Amino acid sequence: MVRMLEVTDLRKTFGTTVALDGLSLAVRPGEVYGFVGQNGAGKTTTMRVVLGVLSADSGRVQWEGRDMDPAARRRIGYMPEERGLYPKMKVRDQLVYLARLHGLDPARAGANSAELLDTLGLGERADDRIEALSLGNQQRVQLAAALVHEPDLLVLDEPFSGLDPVGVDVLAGALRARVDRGVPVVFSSHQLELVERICDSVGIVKAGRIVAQGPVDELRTKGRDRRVRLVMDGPPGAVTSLPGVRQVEGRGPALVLELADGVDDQAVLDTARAAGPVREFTPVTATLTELFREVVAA
Ligand SMILES: Nc1ncnc2c1ncn2[C@@H]1O[C@H](COP(=O)(O)OP(=O)(O)OP(=O)(O)O)[C@@H](O)[C@H]1O
Repeated sequence: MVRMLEVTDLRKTFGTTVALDGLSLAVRPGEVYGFVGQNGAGKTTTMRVVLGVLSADSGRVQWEGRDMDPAARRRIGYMPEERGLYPKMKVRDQLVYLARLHGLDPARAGANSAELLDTLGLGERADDRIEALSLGNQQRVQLAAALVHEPDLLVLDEPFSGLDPVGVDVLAGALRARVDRGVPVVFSSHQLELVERICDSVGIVKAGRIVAQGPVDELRTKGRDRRVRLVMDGPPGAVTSLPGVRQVEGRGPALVLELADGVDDQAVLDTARAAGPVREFTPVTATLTELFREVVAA
């Protein structure tokens, strides 16, 4: 059975607001999928539909090739946008309680809670009430709550918001450990550098539909594979005068060139080297932030 989450053609309206307008995505085993989009684009609504806390007007949510049912949903580790811990409860008790609620026996619930508190740097706070923790530490407990029952799938709504850089690394490490065991992870975020760093795939959502999706590296190079950055000591005219080569950016020794179809980049490099030493010759890729601006503004 392939542990894969597939969401197909989801539609959801709230009154006259179209929240989801034919949204489809797939999250594969061993994959961290970053779900990004402007405020109100439809990320939380999608996650709520996956979790079954909200029903879509139409569309499908499938897990392991079958329609998601209540039993499958119990196997999801969910971190909702509205954080849902009991403020007066002690950290460890809260985790054990949630693990028990998902059917774990007391010993396993206790062991999982202890291990997670340790991994997430909360060992010392186990007997504190949740309300006594800082916001970032409450966030860590939230994540522990999503993980404590050994879920098969993780769906996390902005799990990184409010975390300091160390917290980000701790959380990223905890997610990667699950992913390496084959658990698919989907999370939403507005922190694009972070998404770019830790995700295998991203989906950019705009007005309720996915406008760009795929492996991060592929998206970053898409449509740009004919651009190279060249830093040369020789006169730039040696290459910019070549047929099919156009300078699109840069001045002085650092240039960005666009190569027409059929132009061999290695021949361009040879020409540059014939004119003098070449310090850099690399394909130009976009950052996720640049790509985001492009597709969201389009
Ligand atoms: N319960 C609701 N009632 C009415 N409108 C809603 C409801 N939930 C969401 N919406 C609307 O649906 C759209 C999508 O909202 P959603 O919360 O899914 O966006 P989001 O991508 O998660 O945004 P953010 O990044 O701000 O969290 C928005 O226009 C929002 O106002």
